[in-house]
Amino acid sequence: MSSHNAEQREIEAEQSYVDTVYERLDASAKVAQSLVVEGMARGHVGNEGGLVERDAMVFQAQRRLSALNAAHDGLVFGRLSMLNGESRYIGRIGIRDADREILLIDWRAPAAAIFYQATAQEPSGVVRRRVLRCANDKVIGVEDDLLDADNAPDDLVVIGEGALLASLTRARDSTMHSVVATIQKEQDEAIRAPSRGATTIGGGPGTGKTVVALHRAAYLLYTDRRRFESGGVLVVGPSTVFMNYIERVLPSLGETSVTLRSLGEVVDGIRAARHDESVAAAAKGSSRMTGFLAKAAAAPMAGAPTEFRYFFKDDVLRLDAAQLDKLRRQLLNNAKRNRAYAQAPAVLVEALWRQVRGERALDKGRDDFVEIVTTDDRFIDFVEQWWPPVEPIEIWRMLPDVIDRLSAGHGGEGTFSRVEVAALKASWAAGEPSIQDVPLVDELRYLLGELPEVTDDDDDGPKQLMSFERRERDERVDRNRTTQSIEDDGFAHVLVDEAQDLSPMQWRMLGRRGRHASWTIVGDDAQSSWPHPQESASARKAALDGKPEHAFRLSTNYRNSAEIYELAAKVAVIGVPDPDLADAVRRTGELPQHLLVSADELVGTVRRSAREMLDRVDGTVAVVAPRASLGRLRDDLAELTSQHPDRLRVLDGLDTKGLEFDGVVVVEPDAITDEAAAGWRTLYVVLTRATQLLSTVGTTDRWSDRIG
Ligand SMILES: Nc1ncnc2c1ncn2[C@@H]1O[C@H](COP(=O)(O)OP(=O)(O)OP(=O)(O)O)[C@@H](O)[C@H]1O
Repeated sequence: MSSHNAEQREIEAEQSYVDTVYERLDASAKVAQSLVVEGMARGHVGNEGGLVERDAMVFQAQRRLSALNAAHDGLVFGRLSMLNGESRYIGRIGIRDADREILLIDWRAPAAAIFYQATAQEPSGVVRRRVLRCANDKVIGVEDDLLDADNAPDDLVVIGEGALLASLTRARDSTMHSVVATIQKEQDEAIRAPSRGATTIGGGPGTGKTVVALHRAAYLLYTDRRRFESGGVLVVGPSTVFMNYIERVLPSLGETSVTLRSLGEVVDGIRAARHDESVAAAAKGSSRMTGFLAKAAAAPMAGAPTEFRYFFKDDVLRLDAAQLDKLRRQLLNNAKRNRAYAQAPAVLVEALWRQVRGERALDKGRDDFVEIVTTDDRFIDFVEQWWPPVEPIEIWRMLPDVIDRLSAGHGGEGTFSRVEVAALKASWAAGEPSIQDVPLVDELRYLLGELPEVTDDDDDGPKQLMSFERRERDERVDRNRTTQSIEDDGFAHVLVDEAQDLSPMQWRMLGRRGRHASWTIVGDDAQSSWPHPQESASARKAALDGKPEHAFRLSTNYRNSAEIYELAAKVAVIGVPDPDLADAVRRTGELPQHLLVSADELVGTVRRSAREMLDRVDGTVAVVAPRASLGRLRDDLAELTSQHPDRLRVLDGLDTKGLEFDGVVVVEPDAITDEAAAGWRTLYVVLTRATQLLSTVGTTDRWSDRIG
């Protein structure tokens, strides 16, 4: 019998089992669907209790239905043939037959763990591990690992060269896929690590840190659904491009209840996508910002009144600038600015009452005085102007003035150097927050405290001063899962990817969202673009607040060909003294190409290289350029990009973090290394994005001389 025939027979046998599983899946989906319909029908009759019950029923049934639908594609992917003759099928979700016998084991269940853990050295009762390659519900191939040759029955068929290799050589498209069928042992250990404290996942580029962390999120939801679903899981990554790239992995594992945010979107209501240039970015990330922002949060608003006169009887009660300033400090000593909002009228009235003397005071008592003043529109208007509830973004907009005021007293230099002040002011001139501004807005939010609540049944006193816009905003925020409650910081799990890049201010922002959470922290120091790792390490420690850490390291680079990674590793050692280098095991015979050209030839050569790559690979291609020349290059390549909208991207180095492409053209590597203090590490990131083909095109080649 030829091996082709043998494989066909195995495929047919597996197909018949897979068909049985799909029949049960369809039957379960029908039941869930009819529960939804029945629940909806109940809504037409009945009382409030009935409606609550209906909602719960419809919610559960709909959730089940979407989990069943999400699991449909490639539902069954693994089979273990055990020493005792038993077979266990592993899939995206667990399925039982009509008699409640197990047909399919959820990959996260303890019984599935050996699918990932068994090795030839330690087969753990597994004779053969089989991966079923499926296109939707059709089995199109099988790939086997024989783990216990000594005890294998004579008639056991073993097919294929290994599922992992087959999966690694597939063309890349624009989104990351789950690797549930081919998770490796060291990866599985990190996925199934207990949820206590902080689990760190380290390792070089392409070792699967991201994909493993996402599978871990799905695993945690499976093992303790109540805790993680009600508390929430927050996944934070470097950029919107990256979040788009990973967003399908969790739904394909049947998990949709996870909050995905890029670093520019962690604070509700802001969607920042722009990076600052390196001096401003470093200043905004530094913990020196905390003192500066505290001063900004306490500063009077621009245009706030500096005097209040109140005509009482035939006298004028007056609060001058110095008195108002004293009252302001008194209020801020007792509470955060927005919380002090409720006390501001009382403090002002008290100061005024102290000026009421003699007969006027006797004639009307203190209570009457308070009543008269606090219901007087002139007083209410004054309070509104003097102590308005403040949105963090309003203070953020004042930062250029505040920094001017603070640095003026220091001959132009204070917390920040003259160069930093200039860079900060230039960055704020853009008008909208950058990614690096988002933690500053969050810090201000924390310093200011929550805005006073508006309730419908109480429109007296200071609450009536709430603006219509604010009410609208509050209602909008309430409809979404917010990430910014100051007091309870409610996430049950926080997963941070590319954590090596987090600035101290970003750690503070995330720390607030995970005070009581368990954490998964993914990173590789050699890929860091943050210039001051020591300062970040202390902020990280403060964010984790003594939580125990468990470290996992992944060692195999599944992304790059060995030829590409050998080049990249030489760049890594210039970026950091002792990089965590991974083992790239896949050889393709394709060496990276280096083209040295004149300035006139640059764009034409880049275009030609990108076009050639698009012809040679089936999947995606990236052209990566220094930030300064990105806009121009995007224009120059606009026609080519429009011909391949799904396959070609033009990006800067920072935006390639976490992504991968079949081919990468790196433009002006020397300019990338020169662009920031962490330039060599950025170049390392860029070179390690390519799975198959890599070219560099530059008008200089100092970098290449340096790596020798
Ligand atoms: N067990 C596996 N089976 C199949 N593919 C895998 C496996 N592990 C990782 N990969 C693939 O390797 C590639 C790199 O994975 P991933 O992006 O998670 O690595 P990373 O360590 O986060 O990389 P980087 O640090 O460079 O961002 C992805 O295409 C991923 O699907």
